[in-house]
Amino acid sequence: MATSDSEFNSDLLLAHKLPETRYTYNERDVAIYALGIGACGQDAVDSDELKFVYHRNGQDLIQVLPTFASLFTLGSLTEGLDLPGFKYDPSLLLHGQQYIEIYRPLPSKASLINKVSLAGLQDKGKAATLELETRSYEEGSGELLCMNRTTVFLRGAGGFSNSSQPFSYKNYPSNQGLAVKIPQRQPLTVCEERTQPSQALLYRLSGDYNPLHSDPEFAKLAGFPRPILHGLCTLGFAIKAIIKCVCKGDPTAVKTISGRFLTTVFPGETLITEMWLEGLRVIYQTKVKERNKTVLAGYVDIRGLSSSL
Ligand SMILES: CCCCCCCCCCCCC/C=C/C(=O)SCCNC(=O)CCNC(=O)[C@H](O)C(C)(C)COP(=O)(O)OP(=O)(O)OC[C@H]1O[C@@H](n2cnc3c(N)ncnc32)[C@H](O)[C@@H]1OP(=O)(O)O
Repeated sequence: MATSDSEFNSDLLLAHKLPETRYTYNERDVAIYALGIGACGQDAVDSDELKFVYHRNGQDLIQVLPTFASLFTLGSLTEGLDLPGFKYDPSLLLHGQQYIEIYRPLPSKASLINKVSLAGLQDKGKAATLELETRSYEEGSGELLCMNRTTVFLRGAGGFSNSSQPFSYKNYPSNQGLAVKIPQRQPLTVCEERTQPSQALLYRLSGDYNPLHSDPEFAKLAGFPRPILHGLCTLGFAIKAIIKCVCKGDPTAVKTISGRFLTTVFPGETLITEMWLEGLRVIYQTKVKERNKTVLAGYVDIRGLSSSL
């Protein structure tokens, strides 16, 4: 529901402090997440993926995929937020974009303190986009592990400001998380992976219990014929494909991840991720094979390149 002019109060909103959250995880959570984004989903002994779900070859710890960092934004946030001076209908919320910076490889178990802040709000007329930044610090050492910037697309919540000068607030550099231009040439490599009809039911066990992804009646009320896949699940599939095809299976090669969700994905659909290399940047787009629609596009910055590429 859009707020009327009198309800929207930018001073109140921008002064609002969001509470810190705590996120504790262990190897079991790491493995359940990896299964949720399709690790070993096509081949239970996949030599590139077994290490994300099992102590392969006696390895000490299960390895962590970089997109696991996106879970740190969950907790209190998925249930919606009460924001003073701004009203929206949580059932019309869609995930619009995700931007992640990883400062050091994610440990296989940790307890984190998340500092959350409002990073942006734009009045798009029919909708509003709201951005939340989460900085995750390891409890104890206090070391900053990663930063997530989540953009939510709030259908029906726009039109709260003067249409000749729509409200626009952003507190981060404009070159971060920019929309990508997909090269016209053939991709360097392509990865195809089928999601399971139960994919969202498995993925939700990592902590995003929004009924939009599991409840047929709720999905209908939100405007969809059936439950849709979590955006972060699709992102996980795409980045896992990049790690496999470009980073030679090394999850620690990933430095920065950016992705915009362009269309919804339904569990059971096949994802085709196309990748192009520009310096140390991998530009990618993911399509749903059955509908030939691009559902996700973005880039990944990597720390280095294997000599065989
Ligand atoms: C206050 C909330 C707090 C909660 C915070 C929680 C954070 C923690 C976790 C987050 C998890 C949230 C819950 C998860 C939900 C999901 O996973 S939903 C599934 C994944 N998402 C999707 O499936 C969305 C797919 N995309 C679409 O369906 C469409 O792109 C769209 C979002 C509906 C927009 O399409 P459309 O209405 O046609 O927009 P346009 O007319 O093209 O553009 C209008 C302006 O909006 C900008 N824009 C468009 N798309 C996006 C986008 N994806 N992200 C950000 N911004 C977008 C676009 O640039 C236009 O802007 P201007 O150019 O300035 O006009």
